[in-house]
Amino acid sequence: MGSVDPALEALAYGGKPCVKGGDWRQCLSVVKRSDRPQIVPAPLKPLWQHVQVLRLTIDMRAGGLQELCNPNREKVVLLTGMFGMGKTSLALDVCAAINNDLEFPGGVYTLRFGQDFADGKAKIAEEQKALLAYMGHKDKVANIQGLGGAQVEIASVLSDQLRGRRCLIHLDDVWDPCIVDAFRIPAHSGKLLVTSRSKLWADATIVQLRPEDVRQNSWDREIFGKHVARRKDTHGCFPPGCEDCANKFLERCAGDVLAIAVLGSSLADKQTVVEWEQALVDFSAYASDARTGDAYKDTLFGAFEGSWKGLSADQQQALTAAAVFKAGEPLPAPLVELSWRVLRGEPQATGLRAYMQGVVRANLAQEQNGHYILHAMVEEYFSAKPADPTAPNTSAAHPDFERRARGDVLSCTAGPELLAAFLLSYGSSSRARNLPKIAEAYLGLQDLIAESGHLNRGSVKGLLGDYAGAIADLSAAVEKEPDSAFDWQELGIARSRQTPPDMQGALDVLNRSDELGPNDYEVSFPPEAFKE
Ligand SMILES: Nc1ncnc2c1ncn2[C@@H]1O[C@H](COP(=O)(O)OP(=O)(O)OP(=O)(O)O)[C@@H](O)[C@H]1O
Repeated sequence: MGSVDPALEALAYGGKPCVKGGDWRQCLSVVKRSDRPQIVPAPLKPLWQHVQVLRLTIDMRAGGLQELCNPNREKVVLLTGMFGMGKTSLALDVCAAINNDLEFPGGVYTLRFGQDFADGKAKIAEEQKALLAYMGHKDKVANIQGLGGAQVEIASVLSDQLRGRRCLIHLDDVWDPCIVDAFRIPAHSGKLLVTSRSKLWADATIVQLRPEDVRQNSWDREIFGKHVARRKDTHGCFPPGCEDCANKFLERCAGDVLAIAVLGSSLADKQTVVEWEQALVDFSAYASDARTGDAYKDTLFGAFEGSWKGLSADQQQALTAAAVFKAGEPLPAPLVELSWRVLRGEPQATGLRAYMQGVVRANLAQEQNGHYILHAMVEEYFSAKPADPTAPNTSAAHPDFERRARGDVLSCTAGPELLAAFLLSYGSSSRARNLPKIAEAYLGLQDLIAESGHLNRGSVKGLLGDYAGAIADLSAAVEKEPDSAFDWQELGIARSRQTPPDMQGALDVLNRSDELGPNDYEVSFPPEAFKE
């Protein structure tokens, strides 16, 4: 090629595109007891800069994250998300895939941390020693005596060994930022991949694993199928006739991978539709009983409690105020604010936003357009907990949650305001999707107005931003589904009403209210509302 065009002589393969397939390591010679820098031969290195790696077999889940781990990008990649979203599993998949190519000739290493280690510095030194050993420096580790006084020495040996070395270090399940600092060595030319529930590292490339990603990409179905099929040898993934139930399970798990895994495993020995349907009814009990690991902290509820313990008392109260309502769906901020004031017993209390930001940073909730979305399993946790006296440390954290939160907030005389805020927000944002809630909230509002007299019809009308739109939506819904009723139990609202209302009733109420003349649109918020 070079003889045809001298200008191309200096280019690799004479400038011709060259596609190579297979495992590149098969063309390297075996060098016993050596690591990557010695195995990868010098002649290959200059060529490598011209090579573009195309991956055809990689799991789609891992693709985006692997791209971010490219050595040319920022030093720290933080993979974060709510508890049990599958962060660790995804990071391990990415590490396995990266291990197969040349981008990190210095190696790929995973070090596991966790929430509960007694002495952070000693644990860090222990893991630094382990890393040195993995990198083939057992001799250097052996010379460092003990851990106590040797922490500085270990850090300096590690710093020397990482100098100029291009390796990927995966720090798994990190709760304390000082761990990342201990491994962020400027001379190291590789990268840190950190998995953590918290978003505390401002200078990292942050990848947020969200329930919507899991659902949109159908990983939920794949993971559920894997766990259900584990102990089954017939009929493919699900027992015959259980397909509908499987869809309902996935709906309830709302993209939470840990929930999918624990519930899937608990269904693995259930063969009939009746058993599956019963499990759906007992969902909370299954979620609390099912185990993925040996320790309680590895269970769905244990994982939640881990995050819960990391919150301050005020942040816990903010989360409790939000957990009064249905989790997994957008909750308007004013609604959470009012609920929080009732729980605190202070009509004028402010500052919820700051506490909720802590909850969001701890990844127990997401914030979107003035709404909070709680982890879908928070509700299951709160519903199952009061009935589960055997689980550790929960009665202290949530004394009598049902009465304290749901009961007080939803049936206190501030109920009209709460429901009005709810209605107002749903009425103007995602109205169509939440029609039953609009109608239900409206009717609840009417009942509470009748009971307490604190909110008149005129003020309700004032609170209803897009009032005409709400009527139009309800009309359309009544036409489409005249018999639909609302599941009051599921909404968890304490009520005296014996029969559930219907859509037509909701429409009638809305239409009657429209005939009223202008009135006092101010909302009263009487101090009695906060009395027990
Ligand atoms: N791709 C997968 N296939 C099968 N099971 C999976 C997959 N991803 C996750 N799981 C299951 O879900 C559980 C939770 O996943 P993982 O530990 O990766 O989540 P996490 O987000 O790191 O959780 P935490 O915040 O509690 O550390 C795992 O124990 C595993 O059983």
